[in-house]
Amino acid sequence: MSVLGGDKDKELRIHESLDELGTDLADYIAELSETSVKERGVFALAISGGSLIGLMGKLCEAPYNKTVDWAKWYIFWADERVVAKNHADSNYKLAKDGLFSKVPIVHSHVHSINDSVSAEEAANEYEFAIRQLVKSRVISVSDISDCPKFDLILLGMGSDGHIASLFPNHPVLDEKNEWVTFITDSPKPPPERITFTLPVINSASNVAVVVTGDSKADAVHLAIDDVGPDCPLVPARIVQPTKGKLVWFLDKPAASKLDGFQFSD
Ligand SMILES: O=C(O)[C@H](O)[C@@H](O)[C@H](O)[C@H](O)COP(=O)(O)O
Repeated sequence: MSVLGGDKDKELRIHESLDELGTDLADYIAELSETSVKERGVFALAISGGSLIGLMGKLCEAPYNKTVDWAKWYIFWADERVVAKNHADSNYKLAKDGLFSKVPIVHSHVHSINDSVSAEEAANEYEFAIRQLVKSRVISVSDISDCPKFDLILLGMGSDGHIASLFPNHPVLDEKNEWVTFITDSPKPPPERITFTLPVINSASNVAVVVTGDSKADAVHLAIDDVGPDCPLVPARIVQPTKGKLVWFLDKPAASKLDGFQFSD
């Protein structure tokens, strides 16, 4: 692994292979879980969908399947497609089938959306559920606003630079008041989704963006490099935790258009 251009608020971890990335990602999540359980007694994690879930797969294997304190985990979705939970497009189903059915997570700690109401109602209900858990401090609270402070938010990124269901030039990028909002016009199907807003993402203690493949290289460049105002503003660029720490997990193809990146072999 090489670390390129990291600073105190942002670290870039660039991996030789998906296997190496998967091991580093599992280590990173397991360490944050341990710290959070030590400090707060629980670990509040929000995840997205997409290739991220497969890349987290090593968590279900030794040693993590035995060493992680799964009973202390609380799971949330940073974004979810508004479809039935057993639908192939459901981010909940993807994570349940790929991860959470394989480790001893407490069923009542898994906070999925209500899939039998509209996108708007699902977003409102999800925000309400999060508010209750902030009150009881299962989810911590930001020191500088009333926003929830998730211990970790794990995001993927699309080749257009979207993160969660925050797509380029979409008005929800400017949402400042809601914690969870909805869209009905997602450019990536399915169209109806709920999503955390940027204030919630940027209030987390830790945010990791996990991106692989050369189809993402341009968006990685636009999100991370010093590109100037004439370049399109990709949503991933606005992921800047106010007090928390940001880590980018990249493979070499995804990192290949970063300024200063050179293949070392
Ligand atoms: O519901 C979704 O569509 C995902 O949550 C989305 O935000 C995803 O993380 C990115 O689109 C990257 O997906 P890939 O890693 O599969 O390209």
